[in-house]
Amino acid sequence: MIAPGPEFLVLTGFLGSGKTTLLRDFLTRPEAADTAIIVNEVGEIGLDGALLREVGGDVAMTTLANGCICCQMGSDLTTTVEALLGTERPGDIPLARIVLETSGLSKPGPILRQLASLAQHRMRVSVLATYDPTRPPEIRDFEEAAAQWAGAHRIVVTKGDMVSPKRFAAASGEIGEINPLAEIVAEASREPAVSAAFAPPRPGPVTMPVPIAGKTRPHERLTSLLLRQEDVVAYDDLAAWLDNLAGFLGERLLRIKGLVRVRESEEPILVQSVGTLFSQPRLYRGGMPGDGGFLVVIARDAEAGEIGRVEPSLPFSLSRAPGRGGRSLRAEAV
Ligand SMILES: Nc1nc2c(ncn2[C@@H]2O[C@H](COP(=O)(O)OP(=O)(O)OP(=O)(O)O)[C@@H](O)[C@H]2O)c(=O)[nH]1
Repeated sequence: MIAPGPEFLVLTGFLGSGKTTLLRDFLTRPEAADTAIIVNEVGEIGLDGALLREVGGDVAMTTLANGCICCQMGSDLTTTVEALLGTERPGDIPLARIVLETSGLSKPGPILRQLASLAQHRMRVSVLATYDPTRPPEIRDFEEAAAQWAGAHRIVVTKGDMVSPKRFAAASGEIGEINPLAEIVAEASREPAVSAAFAPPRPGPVTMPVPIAGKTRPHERLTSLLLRQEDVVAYDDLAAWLDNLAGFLGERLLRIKGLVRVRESEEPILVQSVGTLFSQPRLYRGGMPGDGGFLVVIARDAEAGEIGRVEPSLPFSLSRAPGRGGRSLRAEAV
């Protein structure tokens, strides 16, 4: 009998819903020892991979940074998985699982289709999605979010420490309306939530997600901008800019993350918001990526030019594509 291959977990969930945090927590556990991680970063400069490396120890980690893998016809994903499976392992201990952390805008359906071409490896593929109870249920109006939850076998309610028990409990009902087939993990305490999220999947066939009717253009209303830092900034200026950006964009702001060099510290500051809710900025101990400081801003129904006009003016360059633009503030789509 051919031995089954590793478990393959597609970790999906809307922008900022807690995928990286959940995976980081799992990686600190002994049962994560024989895990390999693939991170799909939409931006050129990956932060999720860096945050996972901070805690990941010897775990094999690969970053796929050529854009959203669900939008690619022929992707690097299958090649990467083949390479992982073909790599000699210390002590010949086989990989127990591969976790693919997708970008917050990936849809699982096309990813599962790509993985289907690896059937000979007999991997047990399943989709694990995160559900952020701090965001309103209207997030499901985004076709990406709807596709993620619709395609999930297991959905984990995250951020149990950030909402009331009532709100936390209501999330399960909302999930049930979107995907009545998914197993729901709703544990407000972190430890049991992480255990249940990464527990072996219950046996059963992997099904393709139900296609969501509607727009055909992917990510139609979303703008994803890369702001590259050209000079060090004062922390107060950065804080004022983030405040003003959040005030200006309001509900249209979906996600900010990045590492910024500030005058006050040798180490960069990790900046993160989900919607307009900012996490406490903290020093990032993993070192500055080679390309220097950056911020990724993901917004709905917003133009790069509008974001470029937010005060105070900071030494970040925005460029939409090489060769276009030519203004001091250029926008680069990520
Ligand atoms: N308090 C609290 N904050 C959380 C929790 N999970 C995530 N966060 C915060 O929410 C923000 C987004 O979390 P991430 O884990 O980066 O979310 P993500 O889904 O990986 O984000 P993208 O990769 O951008 O889609 C970060 O600032 C986290 O620190 C949680 O359980 N509790």
